[in-house]
Amino acid sequence: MQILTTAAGLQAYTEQARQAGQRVGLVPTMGALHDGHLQLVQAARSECDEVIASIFVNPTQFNNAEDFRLYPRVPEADAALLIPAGCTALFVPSVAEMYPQPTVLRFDFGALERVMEGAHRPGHFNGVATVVSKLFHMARPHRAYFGQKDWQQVAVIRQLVADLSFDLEILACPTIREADGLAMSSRNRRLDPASRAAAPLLHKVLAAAAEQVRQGVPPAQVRAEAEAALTREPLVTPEYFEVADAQTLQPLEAYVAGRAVVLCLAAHLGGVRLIDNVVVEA
Ligand SMILES: Nc1ncnc2c1ncn2[C@@H]1O[C@H](COP(=O)(O)OP(=O)(O)OP(=O)(O)O)[C@@H](O)[C@H]1O
Ligand SMILES: CC(C)(CO)[C@@H](O)C(=O)[O-]
Ligand code: BAL
Repeated sequence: MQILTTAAGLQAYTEQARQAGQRVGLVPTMGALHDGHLQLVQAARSECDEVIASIFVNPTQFNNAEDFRLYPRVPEADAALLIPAGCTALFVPSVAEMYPQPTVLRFDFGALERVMEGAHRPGHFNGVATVVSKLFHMARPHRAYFGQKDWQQVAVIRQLVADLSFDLEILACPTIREADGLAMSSRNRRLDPASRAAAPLLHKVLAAAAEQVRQGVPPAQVRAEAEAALTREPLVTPEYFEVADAQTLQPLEAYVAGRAVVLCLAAHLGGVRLIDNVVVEA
């Protein structure tokens, strides 16, 4: 696995691959890798000749300095996981390499980012769109792989690709969970034992709410009962629980026949903020 640290190095590497007629897959991450990330690498491996993973804890998408400071960073362990997963190159730039000067880019994703993560993490999607655009320009992949755990992020990135005419395909892979239902997340490493023990409640509440949606329980009641169930657990502080249209991400007051519903939540456990979602097909 080739280690690349500069934009020019990444550009040259993928340009050569393209010239040789190879298909390039890109898996952008912030590191502290787990099976959710490795699934993305494996999907890329099965569909592309070159699999480029990037690890960059992107400062511009953090709205909370402490969250950025405490974000897990384990570069050696990450590299050791990527090699057997079939990753051919790893891009690990410095902040100075990605941002040689302070960025002035401003994206506005309209209604897509006025809800949930966009509403609760001001500037977050601006930072995501900035760094993902830069990675797409540098790597010029044929395909880029993202996780459905960040459902809203995938929607924002699809909009970005359409608006800026990036010539690539976005692939969204399902959420990989621990045996007890907790969605794998790099931030899970920061959970203390008591919070880790309480954390499966997030998926349990989502699964119960999904069942209610299937039975036609009105969105307002689903929201209220889910928030109450989360609040009853003293170690969990819910930030939001939303019943939304899976495509537009707008909160629903009633279900629309033929349109999938996404249930999304964010919650704090012992100082760690986690998100999760489930999709209920119409
Ligand atoms: N459990 C998972 N299943 C599938 N994809 C995942 C999972 N966790 C993360 N991903 C995807 O991996 C990519 C990189 O995510 P990232 O590096 O932020 O990891 P993370 O585990 O989501 O960390 P955190 O949520 O703590 O920031 C994203 O596209 C994300 O959606
Ligand atoms: C897409 C991403 C790598 C951009 O920094 C990040 O938001 C993430 O890990 O989901
Ligand atoms: N997986 C989303 C990256 C973040 O929390 O900033």
